[in-house]
Amino acid sequence: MPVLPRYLLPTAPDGASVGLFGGSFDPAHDGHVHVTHHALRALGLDRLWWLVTPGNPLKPNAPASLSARMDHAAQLVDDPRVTITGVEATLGTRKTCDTLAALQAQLPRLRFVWIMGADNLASFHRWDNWRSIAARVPIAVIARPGAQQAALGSVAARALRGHRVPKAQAAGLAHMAPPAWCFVTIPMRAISSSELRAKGRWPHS
Ligand SMILES: Nc1ncnc2c1ncn2[C@@H]1O[C@H](COP(=O)(O)OP(=O)(O)OP(=O)(O)O)[C@@H](O)[C@H]1O
Ligand SMILES: O=C(O)c1ccc[n+]([C@@H]2O[C@H](COP(=O)([O-])O)[C@@H](O)[C@H]2O)c1
Repeated sequence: MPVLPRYLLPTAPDGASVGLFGGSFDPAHDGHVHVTHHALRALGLDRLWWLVTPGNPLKPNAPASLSARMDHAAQLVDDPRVTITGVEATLGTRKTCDTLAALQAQLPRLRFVWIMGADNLASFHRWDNWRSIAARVPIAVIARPGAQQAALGSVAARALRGHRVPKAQAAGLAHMAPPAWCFVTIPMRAISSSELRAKGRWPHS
């Protein structure tokens, strides 16, 4: 099988602020695109990389193939600042703490920000080494319908409450020393991959 650039390490100019938007993208949808556009603007990012995971360590069911998910994601995104990458497959990492360690070791001149929807903050305390993730990179939590209360009342939000940054300072998040996290309220989109799979709108499910 040829080594495709989309499985290689992306690059960005030295000093660039890069949002890392990890996900199953099974399938990617308008909500992901919407988050991407708002995050680029609200966080003042130079680049945003979709890290299409080979498989979420906490999800028992395997997703569609990485290449099918990446092909579909690529059809939705048309912004030169956005890269869709399957680099975790190349790095051999599944857990976010390992992926971040690898990316920071290989690209030490970039400023990474982890981006996740509010539903993921609600369960963040179940991720492997979640405190070390928060200690490694600033985190932007993006509002998602129905998830705000669970997110802001979560174990992680409470543990990290002293490191929360007001939304007015979101544009400076990439330059802040971690731990630092911000809840970014954007106009919300009620759409999910599970809903698309349930409606049979994803031929790989
Ligand atoms: N509509 C949305 N609004 C805000 N964030 C979202 C939205 N959809 C997905 N996200 C975020 O995008 C990231 C990747 O999500 P994922 O690919 O798992 O999609 P999903 O719609 O949550 O999938 P599923 O329904 O299978 O759980 C996660 O951080 C998730 O919180
Ligand atoms: O590292 C972990 O333990 C961990 C546990 C759950 C989810 N993640 C990551 O969170 C991101 C969002 O996953 P998902 O399936 O909700 O789209 C994706 O990059 C996963 O690899 C990571």
